[in-house]
Amino acid sequence: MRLSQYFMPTLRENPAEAEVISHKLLLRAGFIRKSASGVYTYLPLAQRVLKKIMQIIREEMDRQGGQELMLPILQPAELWLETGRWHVYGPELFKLKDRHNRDFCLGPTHEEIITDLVRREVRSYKELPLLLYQIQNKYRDEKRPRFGLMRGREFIMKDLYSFDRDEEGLEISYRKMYEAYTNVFTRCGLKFRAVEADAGAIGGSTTHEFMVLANSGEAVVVYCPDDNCGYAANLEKAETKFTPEVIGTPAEIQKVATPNVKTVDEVAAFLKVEKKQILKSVLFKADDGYVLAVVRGDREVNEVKVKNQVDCLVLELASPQEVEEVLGAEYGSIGPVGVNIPVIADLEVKHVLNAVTGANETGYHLTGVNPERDFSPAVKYADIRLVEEGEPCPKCGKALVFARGIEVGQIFKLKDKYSRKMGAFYLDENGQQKPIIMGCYGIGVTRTMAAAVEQNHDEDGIIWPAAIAPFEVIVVPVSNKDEQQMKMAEEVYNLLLNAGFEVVIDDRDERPGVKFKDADLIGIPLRITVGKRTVSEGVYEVKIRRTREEKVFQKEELVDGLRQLLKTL
Ligand SMILES: O=C(C[C@@H]1CCCCN1)Cn1cnc2cc(Cl)c(F)cc2c1=O
Ligand SMILES: [Mg+2]
Repeated sequence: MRLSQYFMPTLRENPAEAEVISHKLLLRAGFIRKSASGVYTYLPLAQRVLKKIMQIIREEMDRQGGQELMLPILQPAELWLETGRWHVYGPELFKLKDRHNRDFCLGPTHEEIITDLVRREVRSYKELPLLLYQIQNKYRDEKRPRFGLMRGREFIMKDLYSFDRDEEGLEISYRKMYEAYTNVFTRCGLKFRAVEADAGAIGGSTTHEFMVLANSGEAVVVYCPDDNCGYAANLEKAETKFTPEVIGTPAEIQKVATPNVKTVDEVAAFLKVEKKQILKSVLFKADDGYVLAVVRGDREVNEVKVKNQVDCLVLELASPQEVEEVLGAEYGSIGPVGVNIPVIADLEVKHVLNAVTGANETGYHLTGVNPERDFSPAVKYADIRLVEEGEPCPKCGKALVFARGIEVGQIFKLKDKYSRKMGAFYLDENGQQKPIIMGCYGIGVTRTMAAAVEQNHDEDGIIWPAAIAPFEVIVVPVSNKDEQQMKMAEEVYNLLLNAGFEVVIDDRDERPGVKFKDADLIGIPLRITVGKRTVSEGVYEVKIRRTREEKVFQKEELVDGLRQLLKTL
C-alpha cells in the first residue's frame, strides 16, 4: 500500500468536540469521521483494525463451537411486545414504521430475534447445546452519545447466544465464553480484567464484564491484588468483609435544634460527632413508590445494590420537592426513625451506637438513636454501600485496589427468562417438555478499537498492539528527491511485501518530519527509515513505536529481525 494514494485524511490539530484521547486520535489520524451524532464512518485504516479484531473474535468463538449467522437488524415489534420490552426501553429503542404502517425497531440486541428462531427450529434435546453468534451493527438511541466510538448510537457488536438443556449445560457454555473472551482480549494485546458485574435490566444472575484497564474508563474496577485470590468486581457490585464493631451502652433519643445544619460534615462539626456516627439517608423513587436508603455518614450509597434489593425497574433520586412531600422536611433533616415508607439500611447501620439522624423536621436532628431499639422492625438490612479502596477483600481479606476500566464485553446467564416468555422448549430424553436454558455474550467491536487506543497511546499518537495494527511496518524514504533512497525504499517495501508483512510505504512528497510525525500518529508498530546511511552504508534504521527504540539492520537481517520484534509488540 502506498500512502500517496491512501485515503487517510489526517488532521493537524485535535478537533474541539473530542473529549477523550481515543476520539481525538482516531479523528486526527484519519481512522474515523462523524456522520451524525454517535454515528461514524470507519475509514480504511479503521476498517483494517476492525477486520483484525473481528477475525480474532471469529477464531475464538469458532474454537468453542460457535456457529456464525447473520440476524436481521430490522426487528418486528411483535417479538418485543411478546417479551414486554417494547415499552420498557422507551426512547433508547430506535423505532420505525414500514410502508404498511407496521412497527419495527433497529436491533439494539437480539435476544427476541434469536429466541424466536430457535423456538421455531429446535425441538429435541439432541439438537442442544447450540452456540449461535453474529457480528453486526447495533442501534441504541443514547441520550448523550459521547466519547466517539465509546458510546455511539450505531456500533458493531459480536453477540453470541447459547442454548442448553439445563443449568449444567449453561455453566459449560458460560465457561467456554469466559475462556474465549480471555483469549480474544489477550490476543488483541490488551490489558484487561474480567469482573463480577451487575446484570441490570437483562436480569439473570451471574454476569461478568471484561474491562480494558485505562484511566479514562467510566467504570471502576475493584480487585484483590493477590492473583491467587483473584477477586474482581465492578464497583457497582463489589463487596468487602463485614466485621460488626463492638457495641457500647445505648443512650436515650433526644431531638436537638440544628438550624441550617444539613450535610454530614456540617452535622459532624455542629454536634461534634464522627461522620461514622451519623446516619445518611437518601430518598429514592422506585418505580411508583419511595424507599429510604440509609448508610453510615462516612460511606456512599450504592444505587445498583439498592435497585437490586428493591427489585424495581427504575430507581432514581427523589427530587427535593418529593423529599418535602414524602418526609415533611428538607433533605438535610431527614432520617429513618418513624417514617412510613420502606427503609433499607446498610449492614453497618445496625451496629452504630447512639447515632445521629435527621428528625424529619427541618432544622432538627435526633441523637442517641440506636437502630435495634428505635428502628421499625420492618427496616430491611442489606449491603447497599460502595466499598472503599483499601477495605478488606471479601474472599481473602487483603486490601482491595481500585482501577478504571472500559467495558468491552459482558457475558450473562439468562437461564429460562426468554425461553419461558417466548415458549422456546425442547423435548428431553423422556419426552418431557423443558425450557431451553440460555446465555448471551457480547463484545463491543468498535468500542474495543477505541479502548485499545485509550490504553495504548502517547503524546505522539496511537501505539497499536501489533495484532490489531492497521499495518505492521511503514517504510519511510527520507527524501523523495533522492533517487537512490527512493529506489532502496521501493526494494525493501517489495522485500517485506513478498515476505508476507502488512507493509505500507510513505511515498508522499512530504518533508521527512511530516512523514515521521504521521507514522507516529497513526501508530504503526515498526518504522523503517531509508535515508543517507542506507545509501552510504546499506543499513536500515528501524524505530519501535512503543518504546521509541532505534535498531539498525542489514538488509538480509530485516525479515527475521522484524518478525522477532513484532512478536514482542
Ligand atoms: O444487550 C443487552 C444484554 C446482552 C449484551 C450482550 C449481547 C446480547 N445482549 C442489555 N441491553 C442493553 N441495552 C439495551 C438497549 C435497548 Cl434500546 C434495548 F432495547 C435493549 C437493551 C439490552 O437488552
Ligand atoms: Mg455492564
